[in-house]
Amino acid sequence: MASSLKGPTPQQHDGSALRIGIVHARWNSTIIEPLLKGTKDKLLACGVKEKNIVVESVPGSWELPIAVKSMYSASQVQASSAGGGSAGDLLASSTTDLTALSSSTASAPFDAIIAIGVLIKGETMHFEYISDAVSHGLMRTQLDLGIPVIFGVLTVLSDEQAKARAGLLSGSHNHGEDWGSAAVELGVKRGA
Ligand SMILES: O=c1[nH]c(NC[C@H](O)[C@H](O)[C@H](O)CO)c([N+](=O)[O-])c(=O)[nH]1
Repeated sequence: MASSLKGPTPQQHDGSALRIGIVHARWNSTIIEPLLKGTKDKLLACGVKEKNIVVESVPGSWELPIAVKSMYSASQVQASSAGGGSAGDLLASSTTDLTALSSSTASAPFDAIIAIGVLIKGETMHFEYISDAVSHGLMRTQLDLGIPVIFGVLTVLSDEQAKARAGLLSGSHNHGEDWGSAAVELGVKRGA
């Protein structure tokens, strides 16, 4: 595939002090999995520690905005409670948080959260409605919460387009790498 004019000019940032959350949908998992791997590999390559990458999943992209907000809230509750408390304490205090059930989430605040989903156009308008709602929902979530939420949602018109953007076709680029880089850059700049 010819090199594209698209894509951000790369920058180098040290992610060693960052804590990054990833929320991914489970729809179209054959595309989600390589995107998730590309994202995590890039985070690790930028110095983010494995223990500081927290991954949660939801059924589909529609659930991404609320899951990002819950992941953020769960970590804030844990970080602000004296002594840290336990996941059980967190469960008692905020059982409405989707991610309160995951002890791996209940810890220090996140510097950025990456939302990963794959929406593929079908024969109905479902694709349009979910794509529009999720993109606006994720933008509103990051502005409301004041935390970078990286838009890792593919909105494609065919399986081939999805495979190409997951790096599954010869010479294609895995967009998860861009999302990992963006999370590190925004996380570092946010804390600067
Ligand atoms: O992540 C996706 N969710 C999809 N639907 C499920 C949706 O995100 C919700 O999980 C569901 O509506 C329940 O709220 C998709 N389609 O319907 O085509 C899709 O392509 N991708």
